[in-house]
Amino acid sequence: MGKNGYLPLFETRPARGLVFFRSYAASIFIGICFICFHRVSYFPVTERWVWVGMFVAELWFSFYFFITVIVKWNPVFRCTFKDRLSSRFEEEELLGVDIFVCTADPRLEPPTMVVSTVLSVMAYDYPPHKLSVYLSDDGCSDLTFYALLEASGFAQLWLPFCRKLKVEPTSPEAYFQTTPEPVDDAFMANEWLIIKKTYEDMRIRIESMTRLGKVPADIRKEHKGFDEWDFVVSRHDHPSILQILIDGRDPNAIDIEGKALPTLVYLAREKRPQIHHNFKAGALNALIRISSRISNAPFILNVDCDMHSNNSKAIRDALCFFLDEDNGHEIAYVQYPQTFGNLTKNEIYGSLRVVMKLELAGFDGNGGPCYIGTGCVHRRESLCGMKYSKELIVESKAMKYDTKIIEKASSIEENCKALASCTYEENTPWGKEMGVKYGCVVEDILTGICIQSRGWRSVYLTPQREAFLGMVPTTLLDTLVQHKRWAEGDFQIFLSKHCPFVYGCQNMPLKLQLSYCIYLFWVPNCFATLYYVFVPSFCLLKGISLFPKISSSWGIPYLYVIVVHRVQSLVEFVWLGGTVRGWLNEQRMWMFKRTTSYFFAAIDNILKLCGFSKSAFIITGKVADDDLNRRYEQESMEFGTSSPMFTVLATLALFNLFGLVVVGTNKAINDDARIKVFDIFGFQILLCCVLVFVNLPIYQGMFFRKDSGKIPASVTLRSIAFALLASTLAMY
Ligand SMILES: O=c1ccn([C@@H]2O[C@H](COP(=O)(O)OP(=O)(O)O[C@H]3O[C@H](CO)[C@@H](O)[C@H](O)[C@H]3O)[C@@H](O)[C@H]2O)c(=O)[nH]1
Ligand SMILES: [Mn+2]
Repeated sequence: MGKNGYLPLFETRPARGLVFFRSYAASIFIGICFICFHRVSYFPVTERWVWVGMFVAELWFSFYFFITVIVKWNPVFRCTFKDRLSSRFEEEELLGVDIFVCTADPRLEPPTMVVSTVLSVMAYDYPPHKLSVYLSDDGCSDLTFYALLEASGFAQLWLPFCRKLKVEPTSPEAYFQTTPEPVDDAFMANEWLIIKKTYEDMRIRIESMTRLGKVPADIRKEHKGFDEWDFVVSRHDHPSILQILIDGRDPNAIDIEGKALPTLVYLAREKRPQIHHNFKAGALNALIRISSRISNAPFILNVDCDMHSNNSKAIRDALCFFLDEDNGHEIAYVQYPQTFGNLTKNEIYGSLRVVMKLELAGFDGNGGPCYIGTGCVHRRESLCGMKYSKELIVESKAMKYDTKIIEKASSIEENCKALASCTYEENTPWGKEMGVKYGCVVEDILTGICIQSRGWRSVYLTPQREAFLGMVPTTLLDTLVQHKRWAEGDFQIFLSKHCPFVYGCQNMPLKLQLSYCIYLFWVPNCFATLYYVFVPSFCLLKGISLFPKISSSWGIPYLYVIVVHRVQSLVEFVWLGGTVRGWLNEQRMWMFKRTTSYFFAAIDNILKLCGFSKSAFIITGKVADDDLNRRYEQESMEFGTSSPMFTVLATLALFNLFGLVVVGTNKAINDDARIKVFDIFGFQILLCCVLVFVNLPIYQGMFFRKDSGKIPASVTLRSIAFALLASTLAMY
């Protein structure tokens, strides 16, 4: 029995098998101690600095290893009891939820995808008059508005259909792609075909309009909302546009079965070229204010437009945590994992989904997962109401309105526009103490830190059926650029006053502060990695040995740490539902991200510190042409463009290849000497082999591919020149 004599609504279970993990960690620790001892006691007389460099890199890797151990020391898994929820509360008593969907560019984020996401969240298994869906359109596109208008009509068919057939996932795009026609029931099959046809027709209309690039005059006449675009100069220069497409309070807002529809609102906040709009954080804060005036639900679900609902019970699940306490703590937010549902489940660019699974359950055991921007249900007051303690409530201007007065939708639209104006936040705590935080491209992580450092706890929930499915980038460059944004923002947080060790030191447990380091320290990671993929091969060519001899027993700790560490990672990866192939891809991406994304993020961080550049949010593309899609499905790595990131990757790949070729084909050494060379340089040669293996897709992209996804010739030539230069320097 829990509080008030009720059965608890959720349960927290520690992970099993921790003994294995802990003894593994302890054994690696011992290995590291031996390595340090070797590094210190065999300090060379000549070439000291390269040795020191190796040692520093290894110390850094060890430090990072300790942080990952802390994160994974005590993972917990949560499960809910939704049936107890329904026995405790009538459907009518369930609390309201405002759902925020963000989109920013109709060319990068196709309106068909955006409205499928919107429809998927409108169809939650939840009383419709308790749901309000808000779409923020930073692209201020009448095409997106048109698509949403179409979706509001289609919802009248789609929602009853979802209820009747218990449709999962409730995104029409995903559903019709993944679910075959029901054959056993002729009536249902017929209905299924009708809905599918209606959906396809709508999709074709939206897509052709998107291709056309503008909404024709005859359609513009059909809804007053389009008139608002008369005042739009460009997407960077326009007044607020607010349109309530479905007013949930209106008795006529019903679906074809006569059941109420959730409220549906379109918002394009005001933008002016001279005023910074703070990217997604700015959009969310505008939504927080607008929604507080329209529906003011106590809970807010935030999803990106590229992530549709895949489990219609997810809101009920989240509610189980909000209505109970966790060890006396109220829960600020429930974070669902970022899982990816790109058609082929292709993980050539790594599998964040598997990697984060355990990391976030580690976080949860240490005080609560970070907020990762999408698939998160917030308590409204934790996001915007409370300042430093629960007693001190910062009152927002928006909250002053009385929401009980029933207003006509059109007058709400007019009255609320000011809340989304770009000057509204001037001299207010918005973006600083209130709402989502500004000034960082990972506004999500930063906001999560601020919430947790006020003493709130959060929960990580991985239901049996994934709650959301999203899109991963489908090109290498998109992936690297996305990680650069994350790495850059995370390191910026570390350097700022919001660093968890400073800002969170009162209310955050130390282990949680430390846990954040695995993300905050992505950037410094690049230096140790760059050193390790370049210097040992360089020294191999130069004839400097950096590791113990293969025949020496000092080699054992090195071998042990490297091999066991990787084996553990493989076992863990497979245990969490990944594949061996996925793991190999993840290893490759591990290196690519460290040598490019994090490195470029480091450069940008330095430039920013010196005041030379400002960070920008580069939106990840979500459209791909047929050619690219085909290559993606074949798991062939997509290069295609000439980016400095590729030059770095290709140069390192070629340099290591040269190193291996030179050592392998050296005629000057006879068989006897060969054994000796291998004994002395064995570790360096092995490292070189591993790097060449990891880089196989790069060589392929440079020399063996003809399609447009290959590495451009200019990048290849440049990299050959750089790699040759480096090898020449090493050898002469
Ligand atoms: O000026 C902007 C820029 C972006 N977005 C929206 O932000 C979301 C995330 O953008 P995306 O390009 O998909 O980036 P991701 O790297 O996939 O986003 C992850 O990382 C971001 C922080 O870097 C978080 O905000 C996201 O929630 C999280 O999913 C999308 O819905 C965009 O429409 C805006 O609304 N306004
Ligand atoms: Mn995204």
